[in-house]
Amino acid sequence: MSKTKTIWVVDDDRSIRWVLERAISKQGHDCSVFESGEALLRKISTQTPDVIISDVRMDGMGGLELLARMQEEHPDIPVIIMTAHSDLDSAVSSFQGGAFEYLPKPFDVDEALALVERAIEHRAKHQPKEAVFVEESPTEIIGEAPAMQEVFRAIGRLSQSNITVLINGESGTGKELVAQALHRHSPRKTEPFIALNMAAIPRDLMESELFGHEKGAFTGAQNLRRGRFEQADGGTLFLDEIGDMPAETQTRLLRVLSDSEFYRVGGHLPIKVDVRIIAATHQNLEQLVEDGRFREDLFHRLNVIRIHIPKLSDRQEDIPKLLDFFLHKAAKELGVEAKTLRPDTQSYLTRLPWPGNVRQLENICRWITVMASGREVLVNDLPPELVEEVTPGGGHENWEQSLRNWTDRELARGENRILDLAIPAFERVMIETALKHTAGRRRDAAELLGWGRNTLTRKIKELGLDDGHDESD
Ligand SMILES: Nc1ncnc2c1ncn2[C@@H]1O[C@H](COP(=O)(O)OP(=O)(O)OP(=O)(O)O)[C@@H](O)[C@H]1O
Repeated sequence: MSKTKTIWVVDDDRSIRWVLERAISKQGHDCSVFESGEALLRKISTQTPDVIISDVRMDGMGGLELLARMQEEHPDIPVIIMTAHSDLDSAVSSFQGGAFEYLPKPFDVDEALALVERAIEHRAKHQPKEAVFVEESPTEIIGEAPAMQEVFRAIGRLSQSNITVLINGESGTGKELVAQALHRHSPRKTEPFIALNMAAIPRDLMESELFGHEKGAFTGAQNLRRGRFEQADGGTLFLDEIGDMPAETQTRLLRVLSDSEFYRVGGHLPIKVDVRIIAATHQNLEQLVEDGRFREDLFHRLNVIRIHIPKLSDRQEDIPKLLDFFLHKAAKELGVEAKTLRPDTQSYLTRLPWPGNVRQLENICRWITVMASGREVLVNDLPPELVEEVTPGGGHENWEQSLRNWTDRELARGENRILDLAIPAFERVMIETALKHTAGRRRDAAELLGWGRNTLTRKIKELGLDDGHDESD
């Protein structure tokens, strides 16, 4: 561990001050705590710490204001800003204000200590950052899951740059939302953000869509048309499903990226543009490159910074918040009172696989808002496809999982003594299937099942499976 350093903690919450002071002192550092930014500033006139940790929201001077003061007066002291989870705006503002890192609350003490150590190391080779403040209306991206916090961090780190970004994630995970946030927190935020989905444009119209065309360039081109590149000039062009871009368009795109100029379809004058590209795909671009379906040079050009958005089922902890958010949104849109989920309904929904990710969840919330009869939503009120999704008919399903889901549903419906239902059903399935395999011969079926012949006969009677035929008798 490094030599003793002086760490200052500012938070108006006594328990946070206590926890951090204890942990930091235990780590061998000298820790002082302050109830307010003002108190810290009074002390700093006589003494300087090595690292400051400050809460973002406090009575009086807030963490960002303190950060700005520190940037002005002591830009070499790393400041860690503690924010509420999901507060993208504060996260981004702290980076823009020159914070060393931000620490979403509630945090793990070890995580906080690791950050402190990193800040100490950083200080040794510190170069001050510029303090820039941008007033922003918050982009509502819900995400408390660690992987989403990583996404927020990336947005914050990239907020002062024009760098090309490649976003990876399944359909409906929020790629466009993240692209918008990148734009909104960039120096280009007052310029246009143009989104275009490669998969949605017919191949033969793609070039003209992107680059525009001159009047008369082809049949039907009655007027000059400015393409998306021109429309996005000065701003950001979001190219969704980039993996679906045809080869010839890839070549043209590559040229624009290297020369910052292009020709309209049928045009002879080069057009200069300044466009930041954010590309997204649900496909594995490396694989497409390997298969010869995506240009390798274009791939490298786009793949400068990569942001991965996890699929929804990999961030289950965010599902309750998303459900609540979209139920309120749908209610507002439809002018009705928001539905609430019964706890078991919420936990049922949380465990679904959500192949359509956040978009599917949003649609389901709309469905529920319109279709569920009561104010409180029960599992039975959910759309049938959600139930089917969990127990897909036929195929090689995981029957234990199906059984789990069945049990969940029965219990959610308020059933009890469910083994009385489940065990006979289980035995019936086993017996009927074994009999099918032996063409109805009970002796052989008993063997397959591992029962004695008499046991099988008794079970068949009890379960009412007896059809009077047994070829082995
Ligand atoms: N974390 C989130 N918080 C709030 N809303 C979200 C979140 N993620 C996605 N959404 C919403 O879900 C919907 C789908 O998101 P988006 O269009 O960004 O997904 P996508 O990954 O670009 O999908 P596709 O690849 O199919 O175009 C949008 O309405 C978006 O606002």
